[in-house]
Amino acid sequence: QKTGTKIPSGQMGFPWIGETIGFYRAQRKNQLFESFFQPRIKKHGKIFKTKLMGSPTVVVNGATANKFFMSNEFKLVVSSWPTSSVELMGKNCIMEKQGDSHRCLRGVIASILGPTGLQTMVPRMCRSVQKHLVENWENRGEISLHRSTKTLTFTIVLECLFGISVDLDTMFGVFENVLEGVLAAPVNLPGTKFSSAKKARAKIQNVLVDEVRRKKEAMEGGREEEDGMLLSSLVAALIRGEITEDEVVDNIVLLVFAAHDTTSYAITMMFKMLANHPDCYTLLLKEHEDIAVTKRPGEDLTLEDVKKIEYTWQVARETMRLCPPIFGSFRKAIAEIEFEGFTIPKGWKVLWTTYGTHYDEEYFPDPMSFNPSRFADPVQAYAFIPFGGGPRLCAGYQLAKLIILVFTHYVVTRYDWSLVDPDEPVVMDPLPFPSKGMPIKISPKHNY
Ligand code: HEM
Repeated sequence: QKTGTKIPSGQMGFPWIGETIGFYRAQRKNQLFESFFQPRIKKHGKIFKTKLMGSPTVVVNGATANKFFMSNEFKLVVSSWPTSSVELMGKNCIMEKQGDSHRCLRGVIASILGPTGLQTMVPRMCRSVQKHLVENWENRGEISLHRSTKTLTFTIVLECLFGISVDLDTMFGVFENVLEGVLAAPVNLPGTKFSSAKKARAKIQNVLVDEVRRKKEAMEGGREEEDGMLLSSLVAALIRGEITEDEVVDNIVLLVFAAHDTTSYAITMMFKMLANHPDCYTLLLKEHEDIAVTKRPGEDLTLEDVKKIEYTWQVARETMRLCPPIFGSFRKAIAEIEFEGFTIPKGWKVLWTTYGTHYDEEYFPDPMSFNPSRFADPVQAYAFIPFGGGPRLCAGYQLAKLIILVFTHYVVTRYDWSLVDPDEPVVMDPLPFPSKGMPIKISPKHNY
């Protein structure tokens, strides 16, 4: 291709709408790849132009494009979220930050989500998971796995990561209300998803502002100090004048949002895959039983134990390859971009997609088959991107891994389980989820 070549485009449709309706329709049915991306990739190649929500958008697929656009964040592109997400998460959250202020916030978050922070989090997380199972699984014959993993992730993020105790029964519902409006049309009229999300956001704001001010006073008065929890690190940065109170509050909301539907979906789909691939389940179970026999009754897992859980992480990665919790993410070109002979004008949107690379046999032979051991060997950089890449690589990647592995350990060593409806469809609104909440039958193991 010569420099400046026009990017191949599909039907551009009506001036504003473009292909938005087809995109949303495919998304709702969880068929973004089959009905939207794949036919266009077949027709135009890995890079093509479309028009979504009023913006000319270049969809890019493949490891080379992923590397180029993800690593050129802040230089050629910046992340670009819908108005409703920005209003509900808050203008001060990390996904809206660029350059130095992004680096500063990322540093505070990474200090707790890095290896040392996670080491101290393992026992707390083990206790949270076990408490959750006792309270929600014991003496029940059937539970919703999706609901269970959602409430658990919510509790872990607030209690184990931030060190904030909340009344789960009221706060979970309020956060869910906010999340429902995050990708809805930003219409603030009574009865719309966006307007009830805004009300819920105001309630959360009040609770969190009180919590942050109480913490700040206690730390300034010497009654409390940094305790390895993210709230105290953020408040310490607030006291040092590095970040503002709004930045603390907006980033608590953002982290709950970022962790919530993603991690719960990954776990839920992993169990579905295991139910459909009993050979993989046998291998996975053995891995956890081998660890369980080395533990005294009631002894928590350590980070060293978690590091031995390798096969389960292969299963989780293969699940996220086939069923990525996030289908991709939008960027905006902040300069005219030349890429592989194409010119992308400044101001256009760029959309990288997980499917377009995960389902490509160039990177994953026989791409539609479930084969966890393909992750026993290293994978080409930027070919496996459920967590994104570059400066915006998911900041909670290691935490998500820990939640998935610890939860799986306690469930498979303590319960026999089976899917109630193996054919339950997955739908998207706006993120994917099992349409019936994935009910599973459960019974405690005899030796537990
Ligand atoms: C399986 C679970 C998860 C998946 C698949 C996932 C996926 C992603 C992806 C794809 C991005 C990049 C978005 C972009 O490039 O625009 C991202 C960013 C982010 N994620 Fe996650 N995530 C998960 C869990 C978590 C958890 C548990 C947390 C923390 C509690 C978290 C915190 C974040 C944050 C803060 C960012 C923004 C990073 C930045 O802009 O610098 N995520 N995540």
